[in-house]
Amino acid sequence: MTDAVIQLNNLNKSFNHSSGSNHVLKDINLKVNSGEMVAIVGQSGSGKSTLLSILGLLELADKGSYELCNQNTRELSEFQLSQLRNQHIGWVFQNFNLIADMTVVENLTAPLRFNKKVKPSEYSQLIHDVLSKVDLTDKKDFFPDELSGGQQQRVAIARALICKPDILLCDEPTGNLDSENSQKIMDLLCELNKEGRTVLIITHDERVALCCQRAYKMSDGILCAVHNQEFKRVV
Ligand SMILES: Nc1ncnc2c1ncn2[C@@H]1O[C@H](COP(=O)(O)OP(=O)(O)OP(=O)(O)O)[C@@H](O)[C@H]1O
Repeated sequence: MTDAVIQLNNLNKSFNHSSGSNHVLKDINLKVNSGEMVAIVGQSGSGKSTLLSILGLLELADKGSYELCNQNTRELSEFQLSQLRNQHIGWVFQNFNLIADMTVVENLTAPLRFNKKVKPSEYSQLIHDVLSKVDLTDKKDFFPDELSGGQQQRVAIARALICKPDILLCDEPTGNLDSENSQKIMDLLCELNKEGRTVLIITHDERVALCCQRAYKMSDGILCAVHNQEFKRVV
């Protein structure tokens, strides 16, 4: 057993097109320890979202190994993968991905219905707890389009937290927000990290990357650690 919650060794991923194959991730090595907050920066099309999809078990790699919480994901069935995903991973997306015709409470209830460990009698307390955490208890009966972008992202973070994951994967979490709301979201993610959650963030925003303890840069499918002294220059 190690402290690593995420460990990738020589991971590769290609996509096949009619015109040939696109080698998107090239021999990726990455180790993230429990409780770290790590940024991945890089140009558009460099492979960041593909990497995050593999980390979140939405895509599978072609070659190499991925251990999530000390489990070799290659040995697991579809069912085991979905259990591992539900147990450990919370997602935060740039576009919030809330369901438009559901209220805040209904959006938060949806993931609970897939979680066999939570009884329906526990739903309302869990929903109250996560809405308190993101300071939105007064908006529980609102629909997403009745909320500001920053509020929608806070609901999305509440949804990511509802099944108590230990890892948050965030794909451009501030990409659609103004600077004041971006700061609020980063303060919230930093607070969640201080409470012990591991946070991985893909970002183009250097202020977001600078909130993290470590950063990696993705360039044309190759992932390199950014060393402390270069951190400010590279992100
Ligand atoms: N499902 C897919 N099928 C085919 N090609 C894909 C697929 N997903 C991603 N790609 C290709 O993989 C490459 C990397 O895409 P990816 O979305 O991972 O980049 P990114 O660094 O996240 O970019 P951005 O910052 O613009 O979101 C691109 O060339 C893209 O066209």
